[in-house]
Amino acid sequence: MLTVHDFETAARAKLDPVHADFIAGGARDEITVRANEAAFGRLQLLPRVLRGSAVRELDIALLGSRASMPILLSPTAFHKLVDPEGELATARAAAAAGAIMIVSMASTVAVGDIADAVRAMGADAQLWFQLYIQPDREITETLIRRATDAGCSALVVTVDSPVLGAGERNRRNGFHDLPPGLRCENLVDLRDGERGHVRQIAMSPELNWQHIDWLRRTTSLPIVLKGVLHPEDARLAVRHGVDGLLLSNHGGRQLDTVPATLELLPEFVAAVAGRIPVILDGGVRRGTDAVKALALGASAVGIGRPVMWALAEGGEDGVRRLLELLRDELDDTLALCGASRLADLTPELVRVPTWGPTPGPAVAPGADNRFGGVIE
Ligand SMILES: Cc1cc2nc3c(=O)[nH]c(=O)nc-3n(C[C@H](O)[C@H](O)[C@H](O)COP(=O)(O)O)c2cc1C
Ligand SMILES: O=C(O)C(=O)c1ccccc1
Repeated sequence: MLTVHDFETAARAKLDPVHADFIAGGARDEITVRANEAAFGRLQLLPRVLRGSAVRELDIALLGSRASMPILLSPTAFHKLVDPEGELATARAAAAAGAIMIVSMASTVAVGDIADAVRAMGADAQLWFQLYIQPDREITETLIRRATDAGCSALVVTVDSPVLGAGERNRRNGFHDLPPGLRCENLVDLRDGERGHVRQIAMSPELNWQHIDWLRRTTSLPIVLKGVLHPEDARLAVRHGVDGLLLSNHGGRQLDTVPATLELLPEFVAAVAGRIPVILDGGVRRGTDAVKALALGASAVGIGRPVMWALAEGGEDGVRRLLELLRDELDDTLALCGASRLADLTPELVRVPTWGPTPGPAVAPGADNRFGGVIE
């Protein structure tokens, strides 16, 4: 396993193709799924030389959590679908690597049990909890209590899912439920006798900023909004007292044909103007990808599918190796860019190609370059 891509190939060889489709798939034509990765490929790195150091500092402090690297595990549902230990394995691997894991509300191990497993290793759990706000306040409060009691140190509220994503692969495959024996453990007994069925999660098209105001009053945990794309919404989030933003298009699984998150990053970061941290996910597969996002102002990046592939390939050990690999690639990229610390990653290190055989978008000298920087 030399690359993230190797994990995917190995996982696909092991997995039920229906489950592999669930992981890989996106909404509708999957245009955004492809756009996320492609955007990283189009952006170029322009390194500095002769200003390096023997060791690089990769650790970060983010919303009161500390992590050994600026790559966190974005929330993904259903880990037991690909490994019998499920989220216990993922969380142990994340803790061993010192990485922040965002536990999905639709996890197949209860968030309290995940936290216990990490503590049993003697590790300090760096767990955040992903939440879909439910129409019933008491249900939402119970979920928040479960996460808080488990020791989670932030709430990541997914706001890009007013309706369920249209995963046409899942429809074609008839994949709608977890197999017998698996359940969404955080949902068990939310109301008396509820059995942890994924369909208990209400996607709520009626949500508005007042719900965020309510949440702000309800919890003292840092609140991160996940799935904000429009810079105007980023400004609103700051005004509503949100502590962080996860710039995400849900890995292309919600609204198809939205831009790659990387393309949105410069304008988004400008709108936030340093008031709260911006995290980006979608298509991060290489250390160079992480460096590009960090250079354009992200405080950290998240990975979704790679975690599922690594878990499927090798369980806890697979996720450990994945995180080591990405950490090594990140460190190597910093060295090659002449950066000793993450703060050295600045927009001058990245370029969009401005010439070539393909007539790309015309960018006139002095014009606003989509990726930040002004073309001189
Ligand atoms: C299999 C799978 C399950 C996911 N489950 C959730 C979830 O439960 N909650 C959520 O907010 N996002 C979920 N996501 C979206 C991820 O958090 C993340 O935004 C996305 O996967 C990032 O893109 P990447 O897969 O290209 O790294 C899921 C994504 C995948 C692939
Ligand atoms: O598949 C997803 O992207 C996702 O967000 C999800 C949420 C709840 C249950 C299963 C999947």
